[in-house]
Amino acid sequence: MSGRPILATQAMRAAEQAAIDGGTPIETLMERAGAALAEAIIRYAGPQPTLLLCGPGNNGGDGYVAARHLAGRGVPVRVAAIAEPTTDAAKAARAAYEGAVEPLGDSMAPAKVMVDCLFGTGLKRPLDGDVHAQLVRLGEAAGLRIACDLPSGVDSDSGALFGPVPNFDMTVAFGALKPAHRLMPAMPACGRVVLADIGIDTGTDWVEIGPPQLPGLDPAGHKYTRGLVHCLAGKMPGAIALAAMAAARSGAGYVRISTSRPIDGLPAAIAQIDTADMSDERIGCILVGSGMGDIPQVLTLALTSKAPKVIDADGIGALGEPERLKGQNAIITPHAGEFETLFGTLPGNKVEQALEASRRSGAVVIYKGPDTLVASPDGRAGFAPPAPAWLASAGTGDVLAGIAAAMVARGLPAFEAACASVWLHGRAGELAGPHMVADDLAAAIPSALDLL
Ligand SMILES: NC(=O)C1=CN([C@@H]2O[C@H](COP(=O)(O)OP(=O)(O)OC[C@H]3O[C@@H](n4cnc5c(N)ncnc54)[C@H](O)[C@@H]3O)[C@@H](O)[C@H]2O)[C@@H](O)CC1
Ligand SMILES: Nc1ncnc2c1ncn2[C@@H]1O[C@H](COP(=O)(O)OP(=O)(O)O)[C@@H](O)[C@H]1O
Ligand SMILES: [K+]
Repeated sequence: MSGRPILATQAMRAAEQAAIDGGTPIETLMERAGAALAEAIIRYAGPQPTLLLCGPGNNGGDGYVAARHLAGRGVPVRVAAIAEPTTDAAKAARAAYEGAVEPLGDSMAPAKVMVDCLFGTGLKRPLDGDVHAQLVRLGEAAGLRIACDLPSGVDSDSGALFGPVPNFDMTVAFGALKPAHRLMPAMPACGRVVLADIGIDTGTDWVEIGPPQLPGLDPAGHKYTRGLVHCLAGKMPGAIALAAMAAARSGAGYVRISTSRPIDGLPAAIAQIDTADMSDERIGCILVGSGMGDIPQVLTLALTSKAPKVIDADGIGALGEPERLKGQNAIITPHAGEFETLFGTLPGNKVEQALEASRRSGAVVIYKGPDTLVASPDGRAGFAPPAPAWLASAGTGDVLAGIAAAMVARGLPAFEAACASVWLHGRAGELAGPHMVADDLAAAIPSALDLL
């Protein structure tokens, strides 16, 4: 899977330790992090007066290194600290910075650029009231706000906020993104997230979903080899129509719908049939659940097929037990309500919940929302890059299910297909613009595919 790596705190510590054990001291990692932060600040903000707020840990240490580099390049820099450094690496970084370090307090004047190096992945409790007040005051007065690794006040693993956090324009992450960069409610506070390589080997179990690699066209192919998506209609034909249109626009060779009554307004290319042969070996993917309503027999019929499946909406609610998905080679696409209906209240943060749901069901889970996650039973996770909030409108979930079904029918394995669909859905949303409806979203999929 392509995409920027994402590491939770424990995994980040392990990766950092492996680098240290491999002969790269923490001071070198900090030097690279601080230098990368300074470079990002100069590129983004230019040589404007800059105020760095430094905390006691290694996040603060990165700040002292950045201050030294900025000063060395002629940027007017001030540094304010909330406490003396406590780690050896941060102490060394503080000692190597030759400028003044003022205490952070009410008398500290703001600057055009504020850089928050108070806390990073080590924060596990709310900021002190006064420290928080200064961060907010100086942040509001600054023209640009830049966070070192994470905005201070964010829980790195869950994306929870310990208190209100200023909205940053940019966050410079070191080694890997952290889950909070891509989880609500922290995600919008991070602004643009820039990743600095500091020479740590991060692995790729968890990634920010990047542009997918889709199979090329077979010059000798025909409509069935390009992928047959078989949709099962239910009570609300509009929903399955949206899903079918999305599947067709996503490059499936053939899309057909089993429906007992004709559905108006569908493109002529989508076949409507009043039979449903689930043993047809040409089926590349079955799509069930979108607009199914309270006809659980439709789901039961789908589950008799050996073909891979995308199960959406009412189909998820009708499953009853996650274990029914074992051996089904399924992708399920729950929003938070559907997720809870099927799995109950699972412990942990959204990533832990999605991974547990995937393990229990054996299905690839697309846990939707403003911070959509894709979880695989083998522990892989894909985090959606930011998607436009105007996707929150009726029918956009049906479109996502249709894209996912087409990706499966085109031959991608379930996890890759799910990640590809989330990426394409977000880009199609951006291209369709803020006044789109779900039909426009489906129509924008070819333009999203053209980005690849
Ligand atoms: N992971 C890596 O490989 C690297 C990490 N670096 C930086 O190191 C950061 C993590 O450093 P640390 O583990 O020192 O953690 P932090 O700098 O985030 O926090 C430091 C210490 O502050 C204390 N603390 C936590 N919450 C507090 C609160 N509310 N009020 C007062 N004190 C509090 C804790 O005891 C913690 O040990 C990363 O975010 C990154 O910026 C870089 O130096 C380079 C290498
Ligand atoms: N605030 C938001 N920002 C970005 N994407 C969102 C937001 N809210 C919802 N979405 C996306 O829109 C889609 C909504 O799907 P769903 O809740 O199933 O709606 P429907 O059933 O009406 O299609 C999902 O893909 C979800 O990730
Ligand atoms: K920070």
